[in-house]
Amino acid sequence: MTTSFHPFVSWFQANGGSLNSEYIGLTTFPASEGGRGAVALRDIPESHTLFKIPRSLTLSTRTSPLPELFGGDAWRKKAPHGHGLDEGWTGLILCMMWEEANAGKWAAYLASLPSKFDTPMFWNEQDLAELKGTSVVEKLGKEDAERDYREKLLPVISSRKDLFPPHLIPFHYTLERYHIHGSRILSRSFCVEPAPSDASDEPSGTTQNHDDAMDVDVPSDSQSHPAATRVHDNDGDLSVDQDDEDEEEEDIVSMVPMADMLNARYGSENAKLFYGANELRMVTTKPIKAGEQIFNTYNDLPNAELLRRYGHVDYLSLPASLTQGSPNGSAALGNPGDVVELRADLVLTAANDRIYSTAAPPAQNVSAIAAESQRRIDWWLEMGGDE
Ligand SMILES: C[S@@+](CC[C@H](N)C(=O)[O-])C[C@H]1O[C@@H](n2cnc3c(N)ncnc32)[C@H](O)[C@@H]1O
Repeated sequence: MTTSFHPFVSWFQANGGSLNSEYIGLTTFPASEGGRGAVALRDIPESHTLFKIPRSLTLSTRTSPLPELFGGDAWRKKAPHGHGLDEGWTGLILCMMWEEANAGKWAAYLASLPSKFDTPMFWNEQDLAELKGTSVVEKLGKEDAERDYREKLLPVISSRKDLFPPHLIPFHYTLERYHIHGSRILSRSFCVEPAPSDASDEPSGTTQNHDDAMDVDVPSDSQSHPAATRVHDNDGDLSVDQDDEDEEEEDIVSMVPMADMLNARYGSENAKLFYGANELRMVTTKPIKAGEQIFNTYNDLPNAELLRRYGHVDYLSLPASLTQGSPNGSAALGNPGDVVELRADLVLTAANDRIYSTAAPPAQNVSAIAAESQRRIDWWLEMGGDE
């Protein structure tokens, strides 16, 4: 392990984290392989625990002391009774800012995280123009984030000078820091399920052979920054009870030190995060050879999503089944998980244009056709299609 990791690893271990350093080392790979990441120091069998993170070491609005210091009701309740900081990411961003400003429990961890990002959120207009026609630009959410900063965060910090002293605001509570913490959440957070009351901290024998494909939350455009990688229970289940109205039982977006050191590449996952009652564990899902990179999964996202959330793309040799007819033949490179996204309204417009290409619809039918088109778009959105 290079010396640059020492402050973080010492902090991790001093706060109850445990790292199996005979088997796993932190290192820096070439940028094309993810930069900082984890390597197997010896052959590792499947179902081997690489490190453990106490739940108390994850950073969320549930573990940070700030919400209670601020006043739980004022933090949680929606305006006009409170600031609604349990919705979206503003509350967690504020906790991260406060931790840094106060040299709190997580300060050493936060200091180890990147402050520069290659994600399109930080691109200039000219570079963003290169993405014209893709869904990336419209999903950036930069304006929403800046509105949340102005309308949610600034009123909170100006209402409590005891917690947010004015002389610290230009250093720790700026819009720039807001974007940096938001990008850290976007590229590194996990959606952690609450502690299961009946779960033991021993991973069961069924922590392997997970065939569920979905490991990353579908972004919710109502949030400034969409969520986060999911943590699996010991059976690899992702069962989230959407009807559960008990707020305390909802999954919570959390920063998970050490787990967020793992890179990912399409089809290369060999470790995954599991939870027990008191701790989270990174467990191998395949045997790993000494010298190989230890990869978590970002759910084999298409390149547009990888770029938007993480600032990189997968550029791999494509299987023959995907390269037939391609001018480069078997040498073609890309991301096997790529998808083509078509806007629902575009599809409907094209279908209507085709239907009425020869004869315009009778005038009295135009509004009925528009209403039917809208009904179909609404149905698509209800079925979970992206807006
Ligand atoms: C969860 S962090 C992983 C640790 C990170 N490499 C670091 O230096 O802190 C996710 C970030 O790692 C980088 N990354 C992960 N997998 C990558 C890959 N296959 N190729 C290039 N960069 C990758 C991206 O910058 C991404 O935003």
